[in-house]
Amino acid sequence: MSCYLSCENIELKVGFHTLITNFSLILKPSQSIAITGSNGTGKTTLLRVLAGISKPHNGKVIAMEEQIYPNNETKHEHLSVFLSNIPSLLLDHCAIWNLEFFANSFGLKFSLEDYKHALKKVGLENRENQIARTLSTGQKRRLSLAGLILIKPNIILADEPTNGLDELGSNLCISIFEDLKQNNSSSIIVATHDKNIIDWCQEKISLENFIPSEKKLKSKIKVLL
Ligand SMILES: Nc1ncnc2c1ncn2[C@@H]1O[C@H](COP(=O)(O)OP(=O)(O)OP(=O)(O)O)[C@@H](O)[C@H]1O
Repeated sequence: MSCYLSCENIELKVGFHTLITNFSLILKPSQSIAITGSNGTGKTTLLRVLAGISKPHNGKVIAMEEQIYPNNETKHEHLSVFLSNIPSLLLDHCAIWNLEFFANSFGLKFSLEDYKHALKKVGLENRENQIARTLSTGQKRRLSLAGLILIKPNIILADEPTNGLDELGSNLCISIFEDLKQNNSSSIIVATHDKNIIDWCQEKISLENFIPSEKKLKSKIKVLL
């Protein structure tokens, strides 16, 4: 498959307010793309559209050759993971239970040793039975990264994946992405402000370039006033 994910002429609106227009991209196997832009430009909104969670105002989204918008007919048989900017965990359950639940939601099962191995890789060894609520912010983030090690998704849509991580954690996140890219042909789109991860991405796309020109003009006028 030469293309994992593509979108054409995406227009994003919040109410009557247009965030971006005419946004298109093609994500090939083993490719990494950083989506950048200042606060509120629409990075999270765009990732949610590419993940098939939200609908764009206009445009077309195709993932693994299945059109997911418009006329969503996808069976979601491919492995696509959306890492939200706040790790989505079942907070009243332990680390290993969270991984098991995550794997099951993709129809996958692993051995106890596999779960332990993934936790060790993210520095959470001996925390298998710790309740997710009691993990620190960075440890919660590491737990969601352990899920990627197990699932090995085709497409990873990561919203600020290094938020809350220390320098070692940020490097760990990049090395997990790199490993999946090299050994599983995974493709990654990251919405981020983290220079480290932006530098690692092969391609950088700034959403500032897709803000409608009349909106840019208005914000310039506001600054002048
Ligand atoms: N459900 C919603 N209701 C109202 N406004 C919304 C909603 N979702 C997003 N927005 C608005 O849409 C704009 C884009 O939000 P989004 O979270 O996509 O920005 P972002 O580029 O990811 O920002 P940041 O860098 O701060 O994470 C913001 O102005 C936000 O307030």
